[in-house]
Amino acid sequence: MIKVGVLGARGRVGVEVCKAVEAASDLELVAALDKDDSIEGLAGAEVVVDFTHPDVVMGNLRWAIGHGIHPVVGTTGFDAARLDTVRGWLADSPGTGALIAPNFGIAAVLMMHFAQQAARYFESVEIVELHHPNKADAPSGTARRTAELVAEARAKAGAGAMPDATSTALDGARGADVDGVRVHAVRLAGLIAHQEVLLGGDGETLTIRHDTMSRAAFTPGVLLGVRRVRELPGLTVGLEALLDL
Ligand SMILES: NC(=O)C1=CN([C@@H]2O[C@H](COP(=O)(O)OP(=O)(O)OC[C@H]3O[C@@H](n4cnc5c(N)ncnc54)[C@H](OP(=O)(O)O)[C@@H]3O)[C@@H](O)[C@H]2O)C=CC1
Ligand SMILES: O=C(O)C1=N[C@H](C(=O)O)C[C@H](O)C1
Repeated sequence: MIKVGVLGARGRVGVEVCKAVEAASDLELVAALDKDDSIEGLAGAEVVVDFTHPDVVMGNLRWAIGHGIHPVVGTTGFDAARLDTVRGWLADSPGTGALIAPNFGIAAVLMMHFAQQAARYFESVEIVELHHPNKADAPSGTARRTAELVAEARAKAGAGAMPDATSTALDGARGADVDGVRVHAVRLAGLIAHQEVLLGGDGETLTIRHDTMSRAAFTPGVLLGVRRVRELPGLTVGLEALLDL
C-alpha cells in the first residue's frame, strides 16, 4: 500500500483525487488537508498530491521534499525559475522524486503531443484556452506548456517568426506571447477546461481541440503519477514522461 496525502482536498480537483485514492486497493489516503490544516498532518505520507493554488504550492513542495515525501503536483503557475528552485530542493534530498504536470488528463497530454508534432509543418500556430471563471492563473498551465513545446519544435525545425502584420492593437488583443507563440485566455461561466491549438499554412488549417467534461478525467493520470513517482528521483515535468509516447 502506498500512503498518500492530498493537499487541497476540499477543492474542485482535490475532492476527486481523494475519492480515487480511497477507491484504489493499492493506495491508502492517510491525510486529506486543505487551507487551514497544518502541513505537519502529512507526516506518515509517502506521496503527496497537490492541487492547491499557485501562491502556496512552492511552500508545500519545499516542506514535502524536505521531509522526503514524493510530490505529485497538479497545481499550475510554474515557470522555468520555479522549476529550477524545485530541482535545487530535490538535489538536497537525494532519492526524492517529484512529478509536476500542467495537465493529468490523458487526452490533454495527447493534444499537447499532437500539437508539438504538427507545429513544424505550419507557418502559424496560436493557442486558445477556455476555462471556468474561478481559475486564478492565465494563461493556463496547459496552454503555457503547449506553447513551449510548439516553440521548441519550431526552433528545432528552423522555422522563423510567424507572419503577423499587426501594427496597431488594443492591449491584450493579440494574447500573451509565450516563446513567440500567441496564447489567448477565455474565462466563461459554464466551462471546465478546454483548449484549441490552431495551425495554419498555405490554403489550409488544422485545429486540435481538447475538452474536459468532468474533473474525474484528471484522476487516472494522478494515480499513475502516485504509483510511479517514487521510482523517479529528481524532477519530472509532464505526464508524457510516463506514457511512452
Ligand atoms: N494539472 C492538472 O491536471 C490540473 C491542474 N489544476 C490546477 O490545480 C489547482 C487547483 O485547482 P482547483 O481544484 O480547480 O482549485 P480549487 O480552488 O477548487 O481548490 C484548491 C483548494 O486548495 C485549498 N488551499 C489553498 N491553500 C492551501 C494550502 N496552503 N494548503 C492546502 N490547501 C489549500 C483551497 O482552499 P480555499 O478555497 O479556502 O482557498 C481549495 O480548497 C489550480 O492551480 C489549477 O490550475 C486543475 C485541474 C487539473
Ligand atoms: O484550473 C483548472 O481548472 C485547470 N488547470 C490546469 C491548467 O492550468 O492547465 C489544467 C486544466 O486546464 C484545468
